[in-house]
Amino acid sequence: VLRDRRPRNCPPGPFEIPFFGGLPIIDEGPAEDLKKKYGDVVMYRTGSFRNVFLFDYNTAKEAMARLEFADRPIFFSTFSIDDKKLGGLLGSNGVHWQHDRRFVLRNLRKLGMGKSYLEEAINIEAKALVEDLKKYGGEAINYPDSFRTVALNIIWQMVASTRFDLRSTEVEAIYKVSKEFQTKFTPIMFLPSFVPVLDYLPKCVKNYLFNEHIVDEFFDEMKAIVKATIDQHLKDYDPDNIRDLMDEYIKGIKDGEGDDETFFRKGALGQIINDLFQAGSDTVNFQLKWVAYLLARYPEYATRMQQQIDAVVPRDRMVSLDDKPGLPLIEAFVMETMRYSSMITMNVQRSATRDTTINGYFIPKDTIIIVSNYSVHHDPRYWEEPDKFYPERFLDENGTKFTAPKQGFFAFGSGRRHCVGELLARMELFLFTAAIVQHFDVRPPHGVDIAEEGVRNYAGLRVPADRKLVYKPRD
Ligand code: HEM
Repeated sequence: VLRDRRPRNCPPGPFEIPFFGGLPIIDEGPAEDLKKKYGDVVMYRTGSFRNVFLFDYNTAKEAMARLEFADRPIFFSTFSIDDKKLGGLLGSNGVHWQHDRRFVLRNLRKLGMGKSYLEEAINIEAKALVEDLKKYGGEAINYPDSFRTVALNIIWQMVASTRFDLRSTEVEAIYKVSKEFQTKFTPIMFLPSFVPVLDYLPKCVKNYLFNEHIVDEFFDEMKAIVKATIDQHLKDYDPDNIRDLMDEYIKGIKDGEGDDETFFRKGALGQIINDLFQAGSDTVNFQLKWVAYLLARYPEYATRMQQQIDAVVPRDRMVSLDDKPGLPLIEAFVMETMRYSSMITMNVQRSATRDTTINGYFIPKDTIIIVSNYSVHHDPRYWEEPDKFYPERFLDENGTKFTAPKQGFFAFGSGRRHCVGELLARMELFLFTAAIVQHFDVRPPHGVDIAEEGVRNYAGLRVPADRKLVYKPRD
């Protein structure tokens, strides 16, 4: 117990229960309580790990840019589907991470991320989404599965040249386990990662106490889906016809055959695909749920966006990225949705690779660093009336031009591990939001009050709870 006590000059925080600490914090509520009580930099123990929460934008921005905070915590590798547990982006570290991140960024750009030619693929999905929503004929429906499938289709076309029908049963099967994992998720599930001694408990006890079988099923299913996709691609591979990111990687594997030092491995490819699937589809899907909810809750913004669209885009044409200068409120609405919802409640964890300091406090090696994105986005030092949904905060003083915030926005993280899909996500959210607004009036069912948000936390993601809304075609 003496050897395990908190070192001197660490950030303030609650009393530590030796070896066990408290439950992992994934909700904004307990995090905000820590901030109120202890300030902008707080130490909080979970199992054998010490976490440091950062609540202030400038402190977080400065820390996330530092090399010693570029790693993910060591236990991320337990969830890797790479046989060597080294490759991929989201949870890997060091030279393997650098190699795979560079590879993915290079290829996402090559495949059109941030460029107008990807817009065509996004608009095909946007049109399909409009047709799908029209099929409901204005009846009240829960957030539709097509939000999820259009997001999946974009990333899956770049990765594997595959597009699914919006009502395909294949997609349903892919998401079945993922959905179960999200709905049954509790912070207790990850306790064995924080308290390694718990890992020695018999499997049946761990299943009973921590629902570990659900985590196992989720990873087994993902592994099977990813393996089947790679095997098919290996079978169809033609070096004279490189179709997508997976083919590019397979080319790397073939070129590196016989080279023991190569980073191109089938296991690493599996983890890259898994990461892009996880990071690139549900994020956009959940953000679209927020868009639909906030359109229904604040119809006055929907009306103003429709007026802007109708002024610059003929009704029979989809909105394009070139229309952006004439549609500042749409971009502002999307950004404000991201800030207000703070869908990724806490930034993906980082780990200190050496003893260091933050704001003069001692941070021991292996401390987990967590930026509370929600707190940064609701901090009155950076945002006026932060709890108010107010897209105008992203417009200039005349209300005619979108202005990116200089400080206080953290939705895509920051620094060396900044989201690789930001440009893609912003293209998708702009075009999908514009398509919904151009074609539908999204409203609550008659007489239903939707002011109560009813947010659910799915494995650290703030998502509006299921709710019926009407998507009434405008024409
Ligand atoms: C609304 C949509 C999205 C949000 C809010 C979001 C947010 C984030 C955040 C907060 C991080 C952690 C950054 C950090 O550690 O500082 C991250 C990482 C990442 N994101 Fe996104 N993301 C979104 C969409 C996407 C998309 C579409 C892709 C697909 C290309 C993607 C791929 C990734 C990857 C691979 C990482 C890990 C990067 C690394 O560790 O090097 N994300 N994202």
